[in-house]
Amino acid sequence: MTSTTTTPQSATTAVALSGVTKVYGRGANAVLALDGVSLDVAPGEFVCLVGASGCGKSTLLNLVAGLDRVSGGQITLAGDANPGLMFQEPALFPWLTVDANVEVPLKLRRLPRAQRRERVAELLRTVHLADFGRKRPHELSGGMRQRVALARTLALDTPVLLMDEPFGALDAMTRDILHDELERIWSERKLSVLFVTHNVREAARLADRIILLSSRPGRIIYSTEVNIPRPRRIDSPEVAAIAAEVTERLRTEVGRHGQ
Ligand SMILES: Nc1ncnc2c1ncn2[C@@H]1O[C@H](COP(=O)(O)OP(=O)(O)OP(=O)(O)O)[C@@H](O)[C@H]1O
Repeated sequence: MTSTTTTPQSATTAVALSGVTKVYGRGANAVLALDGVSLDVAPGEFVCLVGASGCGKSTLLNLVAGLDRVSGGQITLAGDANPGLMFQEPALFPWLTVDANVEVPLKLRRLPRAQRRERVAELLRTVHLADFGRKRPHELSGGMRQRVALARTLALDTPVLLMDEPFGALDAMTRDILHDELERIWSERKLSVLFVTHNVREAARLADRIILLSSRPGRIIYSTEVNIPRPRRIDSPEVAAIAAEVTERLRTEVGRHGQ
């Protein structure tokens, strides 16, 4: 077994996966979830990962996040920062205000109180929630809660964002607005993003590059650059054309496995 998440500096790669394999369980019950996945994410690149249900997308993200260990191969992150993680559920602390939720990573980083307040205000402005700091999560809409989760993730000051279906539970209009917001923040902060989605249109709307994983065990079977100028519209013909191409590949793959 080789290790995960070492930290050499590299100007050209923010996240590097080399021959990553993941096996859950042992013996007769062993499940090969990922098989020899190699992928480089460049600094400032937005990469979307798509694939059929159960192909190992979340597994891959969890491995990059350091939440689990690879069974083989290696994952390397440039610099020392831990990547920021966002899921479909915002996972906010319900008993804390919005301000206090965003403040959590700043407290963990032991920033002095005055600096924390300044940073929280700045982050809430960034996600357009400047007036909502004193609310509690249950007082907000689903889209607003995801904005708080994004602000909290940005508070880590990490250059790498890992997102697992972050907008999967939102209605189309809210998702559309959050795509614009995420694109703006990604571009302003020059983030490297690894974004998992079932939604190929979302992938074509957001990505510099789309990676398609095979059905289990997950292997990279297709990759395409998305060279559509930004900002993009999810309903544009260019986005639709890329989405159609990826959908066709996905359909072939799912058909091959009789799912
Ligand atoms: N802890 C675990 N123990 C055993 N098998 C697991 C475990 N976690 C995931 N798996 C299996 O590994 C495979 C990949 O799971 P994973 O959740 O990464 O897929 P996914 O592509 O994210 O799926 P979905 O799109 O449905 O969310 C699945 O077959 C899953 O059942």
